[in-house]
Amino acid sequence: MLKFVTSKFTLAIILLSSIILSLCLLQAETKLSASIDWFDVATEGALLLLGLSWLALILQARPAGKVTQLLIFGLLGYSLGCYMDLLDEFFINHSLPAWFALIEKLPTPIGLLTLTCGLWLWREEQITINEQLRTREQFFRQHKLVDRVTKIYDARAIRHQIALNSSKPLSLIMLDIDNFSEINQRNGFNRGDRLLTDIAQMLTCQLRSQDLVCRFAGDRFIILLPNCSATFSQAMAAELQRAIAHLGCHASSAHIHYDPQTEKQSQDVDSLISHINKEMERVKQARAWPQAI
Ligand SMILES: Nc1nc2c(ncn2[C@@H]2O[C@H](COP(=O)(O)OP(=O)(O)OP(=O)(O)O)[C@@H](O)[C@H]2O)c(=O)[nH]1
Repeated sequence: MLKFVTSKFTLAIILLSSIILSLCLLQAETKLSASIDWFDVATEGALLLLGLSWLALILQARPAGKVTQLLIFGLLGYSLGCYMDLLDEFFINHSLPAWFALIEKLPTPIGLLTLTCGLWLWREEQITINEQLRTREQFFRQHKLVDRVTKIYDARAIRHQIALNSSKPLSLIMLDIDNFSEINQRNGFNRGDRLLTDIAQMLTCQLRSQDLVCRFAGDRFIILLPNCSATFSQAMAAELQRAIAHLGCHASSAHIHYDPQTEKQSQDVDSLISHINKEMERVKQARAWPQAI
C-alpha cells in the first residue's frame, strides 16, 4: 500500500492533475487587475515557493527510500494545494467549475498528513542513527579501534566485543563482497574505498542498536548480534545481502549461532572467528564449484 501511494506513477498523476487544472482554469473568467488582492497573491506565491524549495532540499539531501518518497509526496501535495490557492486569486469564483471548490481543499491536508508520516519515520531513522553514532563514538574514544577507511570498528574491536558478549547467546554474520578485486580494477582503488564506506554505513543503519558491525579485513565484514536466535540472524544475513545488492555489488554471507548454555564446550573468540571463517570458505567454494564445471 505504502509503495503504491508513494510510487512514481502517483507522483506523475499529481503533476498531470496540476496541468489539467491549469487548463480548466484558463477557461474560467479572470478577475480585473483592480479586484485582485495582491497581498494574498504575494503570500500564497511565497508559500508555493517555500514548498518547492523544501522539495528541492529534500531531493538533494536525502538518500532514496521509503521515508524520502513520503516526504516528496507530501511536499508535492502541499505545493499543489498552494498552487491551486494561487490560481484562485486570478479567477472569478462563480465562473469556476463546481467541483473545483471541493478538489481545491484536498491536496494540502493530504500532503501535510503524508509529510507528517514521512517526518515521523525520519525521526525514528534518526534516533537509530544517533544511537549507533553515540555507541561508535564512545568506543572510538575509549579504544581508538576504528577502521581507517570505513570509520567503523576494526577486527580488534569486534574481537573485544565478542569476548564481552560470549556469556550469552550470540550470532555472527560474515559478509564478503564478491569479486571485489575486479571492482577495484574496473573503477579504481578510491571508488573501491568509497563502496566499502557506503556498505559500512548502510550496514550500520540496518542493525538493531545492540548489534555491532566491523570491517574484519579487505572486503570482509563481521556483524555481532547479541541475544538473538539463529533464525533471526539467518533472516538478517539475507536482508543485508539484499541491501548490499542495492549498492551495485553482491556479497556472500555466512552465519553461526553460539549459545553457551546449550554448547557442550564453551568457545572463545578465536574459535568463533575460526568457525565463521570456515563457514565463509565453504560458502565461497560452493559458489565457485558450479562455475568450475
Ligand atoms: N579499495 C580497497 N580495496 C581493498 C582494500 N583492502 C583490500 N582491498 C582489495 O580487496 C580485494 C580482496 O580480494 P579477494 O580476497 O581476492 O576477494 P574478491 O576479489 O572479492 O574475490 P572473491 O571473494 O573470491 O569473490 C583485493 O583486490 C584487495 O586489493 C581497501 O582498503 N580498499
